[in-house]
Amino acid sequence: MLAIDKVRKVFGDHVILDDLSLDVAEHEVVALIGASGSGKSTLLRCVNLLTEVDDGAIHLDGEEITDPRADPDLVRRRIGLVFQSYNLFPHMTVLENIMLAPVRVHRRSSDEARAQAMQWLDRVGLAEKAGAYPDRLSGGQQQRAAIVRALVNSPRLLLLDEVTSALDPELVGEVLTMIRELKSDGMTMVLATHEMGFAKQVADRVAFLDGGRVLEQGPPEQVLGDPVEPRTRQFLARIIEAGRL
Ligand SMILES: Nc1ncnc2c1ncn2[C@@H]1O[C@H](COP(=O)(O)OP(=O)(O)OP(=O)(O)O)[C@@H](O)[C@H]1O
Repeated sequence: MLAIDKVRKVFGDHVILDDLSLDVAEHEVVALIGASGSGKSTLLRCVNLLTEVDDGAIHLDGEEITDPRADPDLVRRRIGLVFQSYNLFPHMTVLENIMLAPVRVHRRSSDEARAQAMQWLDRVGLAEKAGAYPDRLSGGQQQRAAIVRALVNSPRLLLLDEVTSALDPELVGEVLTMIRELKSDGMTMVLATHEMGFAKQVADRVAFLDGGRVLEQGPPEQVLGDPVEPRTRQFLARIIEAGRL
């Protein structure tokens, strides 16, 4: 469904993505792990066309989205991206935040967008927060609202960049639960994470990024429990040392 083919991204003298290839099947959840600076966010930004690739191609449902003729707005409608910090507009209520893109960008009627937003908010237990401003919500609630904002565009693919990193540990669970529910709905997701527990719990496959490439990939229990590559072992040893596995 998503095919990343030999994507290259260079910032200055630094090759961040070095002919990186990765395929993601429909309904699959892939976790990207790797050291800080290994290019996880850059890769997600390339898929969402926020960062232009220098070489290589990315296909979604067989269509090349990195083709310069592809309309980025149309592509982003099919690919939702949620960042570490929730990026809800502080001067808008939760409902207004969620309705913004459907009404302004996708020209849906307010009634339709409101109904759909409320359906999602209800589903994730945030219906009573619809009229609240983001600063009245906990971090976990804000992050769930940010995910709903991506979901109302009915994306084919959801990209999650460190969505639990900014949260207090006791709030991580509610976001994890929501992501698990999306997975059981069949949502295809690619997520970048430093939390190996998170990767283990939700991912069908874990891909370890190193040196601008996917060095090793496979089921979480294999990559996280019994990695083949010495560099993956090294990375995991550091994570264990830091108490994050
Ligand atoms: N716009 C940019 N201009 C220059 N360098 C950049 C830019 N964006 C990212 N980089 C560099 O690219 C490298 C990869 O960054 P990236 O954020 O993709 O890594 P990451 O694996 O997501 O890291 P982290 O786990 O810390 O979030 C870093 O060295 C970063 O400084």
